[in-house]
Amino acid sequence: MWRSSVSLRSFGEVYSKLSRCVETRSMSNLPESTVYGGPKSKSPWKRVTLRHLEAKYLTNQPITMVTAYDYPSGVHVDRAGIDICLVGDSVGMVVHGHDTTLPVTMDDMLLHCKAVARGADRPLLVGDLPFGSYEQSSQQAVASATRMLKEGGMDAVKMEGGGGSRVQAARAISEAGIAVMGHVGLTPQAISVLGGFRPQGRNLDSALQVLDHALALQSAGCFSIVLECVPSPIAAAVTAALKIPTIGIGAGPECSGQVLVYHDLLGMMQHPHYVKVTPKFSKQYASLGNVIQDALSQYREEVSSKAFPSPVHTPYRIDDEQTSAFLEALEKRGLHEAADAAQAAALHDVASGEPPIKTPVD
Ligand SMILES: Nc1nc(=O)c2c([nH]1)NC[C@@H]1CN(c3ccc(C(=O)N[C@@H](CCC(=O)O)C(=O)O)cc3)CN21
Ligand SMILES: CC(C)C(=O)C(=O)O
Ligand SMILES: [Mg+2]
Repeated sequence: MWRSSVSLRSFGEVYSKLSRCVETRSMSNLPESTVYGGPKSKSPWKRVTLRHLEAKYLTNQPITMVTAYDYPSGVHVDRAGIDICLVGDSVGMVVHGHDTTLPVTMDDMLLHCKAVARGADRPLLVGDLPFGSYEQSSQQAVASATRMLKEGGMDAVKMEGGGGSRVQAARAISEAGIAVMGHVGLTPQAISVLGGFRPQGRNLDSALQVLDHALALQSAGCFSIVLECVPSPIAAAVTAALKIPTIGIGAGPECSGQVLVYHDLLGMMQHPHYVKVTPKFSKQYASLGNVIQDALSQYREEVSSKAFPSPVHTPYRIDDEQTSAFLEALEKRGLHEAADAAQAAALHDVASGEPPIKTPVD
């Protein structure tokens, strides 16, 4: 009952059309070992393509996606074997401290996309089109999507909403040869009309709208659709009705895949600002916020008490001969206090028992 042969074929059509550009960009014409196995490769695996996602979807294996914003998180997401790394416009709230995603610009996004692309070699990279970068016209949408790939190093883009003009924009992007992911349910860029980060699809009209928008985006050529903050039965129905994978966030277990924000799943949010913007559906797989806070407090205490830096973290040495010459030079210049301080530090080095490191004198 999972998929009819008709839906398999349709899905394959969408993919064969869209996957070409992704595979060409990521694999190039070089031998695989050059691209993936070289000394610079951060990952032993190949890059995930739309074909890999298709294979997972068709065999009912959940697709994994994480929102990340920078080089180190890109490296971690890559090494964890996550399928898709989304550079999300949630960066505006999580990293830049805004209350909504609205202030995020195309230039903000491109900076973060470039950083993630340097860190994550393996996952499919999806760039979130920010508010204001695709609503005016299909031309604007294609231009912004093109920048995401050309400048940001992304493999695909994501855009919010499934109303008439959004569907047109999605179609234009897809027809331009750019893989596009849809996003329905709670679409944070529409907070002005939604009146808050409220769950969607909780009455008949709203539920049918979520379904209709998802179907329209599928027809427009989207390769996948994010379902955000909708009741599980609605997400299950949309997932069953579509021939492309749904990626859920606060949408229950019936979606074809799941996405969470890196900082949310790592429990990095300790400040009241973060508590306010951390959704209740996100599971914390670690409490990095506590770890970070404890480490910073310990550092502050050790600097205050002079426990840091100890000899092990004071690696640069000057040998006895050079020290004597330096002390003499200081005395000659009348810098007696400076000479005393240098001598005391040199004796302290010796007393620490750490062997002096021989470094070439410059
Ligand atoms: N850190 C973070 N994680 C996210 O998942 C995320 C962002 N930021 N920013 C962009 C959007 C906004 N998201 C959110 C943010 C808050 C709620 C939330 O707390 N909703 C409440 C209702 C709040 C209200 O009614 O105003 C809820 O009960 O679900 C949900 C999704 C999801 N996205
Ligand atoms: C939550 C995901 C789907 C997103 O759009 C973002 O991180 O910006
Ligand atoms: Mg987003």
